[in-house]
Amino acid sequence: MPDGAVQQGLPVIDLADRGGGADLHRVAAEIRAACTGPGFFYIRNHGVPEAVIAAAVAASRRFFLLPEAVKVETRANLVHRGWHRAGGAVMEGATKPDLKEFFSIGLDLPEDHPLVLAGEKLRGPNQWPAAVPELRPAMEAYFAAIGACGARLLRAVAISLDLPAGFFDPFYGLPLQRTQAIFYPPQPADDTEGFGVAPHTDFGCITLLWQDDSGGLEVRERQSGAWIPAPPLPGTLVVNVGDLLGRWSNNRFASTPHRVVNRSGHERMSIATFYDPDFAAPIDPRALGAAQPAYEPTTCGDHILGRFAQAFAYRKSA
Ligand SMILES: O=C(O)CCC(=O)C(=O)O
Ligand SMILES: [Fe+2]
Repeated sequence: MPDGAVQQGLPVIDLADRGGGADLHRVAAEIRAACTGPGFFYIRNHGVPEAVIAAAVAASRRFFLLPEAVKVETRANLVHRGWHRAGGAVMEGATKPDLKEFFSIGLDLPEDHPLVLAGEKLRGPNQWPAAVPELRPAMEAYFAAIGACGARLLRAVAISLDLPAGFFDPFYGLPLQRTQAIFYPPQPADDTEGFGVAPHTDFGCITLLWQDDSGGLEVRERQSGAWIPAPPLPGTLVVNVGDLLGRWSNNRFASTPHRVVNRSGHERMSIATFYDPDFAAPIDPRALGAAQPAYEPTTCGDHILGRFAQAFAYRKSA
């Protein structure tokens, strides 16, 4: 498919850098069109090796197929790391919890790291199951590769917002990147109320998603309100704008509701990465040039914690 080609209304952006810097500006222009349009796009030549993806998917699948009694040994802790059982997440406005379960990792900071000692929320080490020893190296490799892709993407996003390419770099020293392998059970065809993930917008800055070949991701079209499929395209990742970037950019870019309904008849897997800045990163639309900010300044961490408190049962019972 040629550069800028459109798949089901969602553009496919080629990140290949053929040198000379011109590609960065082409990519930025395509990102601007996508983020002021549907809010979702595909990227190809994203730099995450297929072998890294395959290993992360295989290891996390092995984990999800373990008995609950084993998985619960790494149940999600207060820094959001570990296994989140099905039923633990309710999207805003949804009547039922999501059908998905997921395994979440973040930046691996040891217990004696200054930020952990200082009690910064969502900071700490990852949790790993002894039963699947390959999960750690596989997910760590994926986390690093997808984080590098996120950093590269944000250079183009910065230009697309009329900012210097390196604008976001200082805010990503110790990113609140969350990478979660997600497992969706098949849904019966007559289930009209259940969702793998109910309609929602993502909480963070920018999301990078790998999905298997099951299909089931749907994106709300801004103009018509219709749900359009974002089908799997081999060799691509799906990228979308989250609420934090909407807020930071003073709505120049806006998050788009999306949902997952797994009607494939078999399990579905994906790996979502919320590529978010440092906990303390100031989110102030004025810093991105807004003359009349629609939002009060906040921090990335406070914004994310606010959304977590609404969505996740494990935080309510804590
Ligand atoms: O699994 C997917 O395709 C999408 C997941 C998603 O929207 C999310 O985790 O926020
Ligand atoms: Fe999402």
